[in-house]
Amino acid sequence: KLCIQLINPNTSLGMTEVMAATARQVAAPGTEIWAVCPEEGAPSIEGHFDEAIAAIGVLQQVKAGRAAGVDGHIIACFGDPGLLAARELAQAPVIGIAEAAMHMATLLATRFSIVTTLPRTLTIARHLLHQYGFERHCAALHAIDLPVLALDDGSGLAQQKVREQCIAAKKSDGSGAIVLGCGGMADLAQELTLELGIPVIDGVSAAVKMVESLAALRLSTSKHGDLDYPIEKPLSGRFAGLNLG
Ligand SMILES: O=C(O)C[C@H]1NC(=O)NC1=O
Repeated sequence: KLCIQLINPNTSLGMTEVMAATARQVAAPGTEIWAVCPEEGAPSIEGHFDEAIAAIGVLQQVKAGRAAGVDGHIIACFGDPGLLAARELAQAPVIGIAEAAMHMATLLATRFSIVTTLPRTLTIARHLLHQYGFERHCAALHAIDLPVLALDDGSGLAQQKVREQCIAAKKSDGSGAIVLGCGGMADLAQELTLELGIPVIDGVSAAVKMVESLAALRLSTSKHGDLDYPIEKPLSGRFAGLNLG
């Protein structure tokens, strides 16, 4: 039996539930999904400032997950905030939903498009493409130009915009697959894949299966080199709790 810690780095419980439901739908019968979010932080993550705040909450959750002995951690925000820091802290694999979705897309198509929320998030997605080495695989990036929490307001408007952007991207980008650029879009991928007839990939689902694969292969975060545990030192104030000791 596996336990995967699904961390929504923003503090919006509705989004956590959407991701958790999707993760549980794709998880293998023996896999438990433990969905969490930081006790304090940003209700949505829409830029570098929000990501810096969210990263601390991610680390606190990763520490709790490590103590609980989880088999993997998923950072379920398209900016993958705190990913490398989390890998230093963790023993088990740590997978960001952006890298998971991008890797999955490159296995299925020579070019993929990204559909995300705000135009300023496009810049963050571009940074990730560069960091992960996927720039030449990404044909284009699109934004629905609505805030992240529009996906959580029950109106369905954001979901409709995602659908429209995916249809347009399929027509115009010359890409064979689409990556959904927000954890809150997790529940849209399967329906859009059927409707569009091309892989529309959600990073939450992709990350769940990647953690399961790594666990099955008995592979985990390398502690040799820069992802070794953090150097012990007296962290002060609110950060004292992040010590591994
Ligand atoms: O940047 C975005 O649009 C997506 C990103 N922000 C967030 O709060 N969850 C996310 O997946």
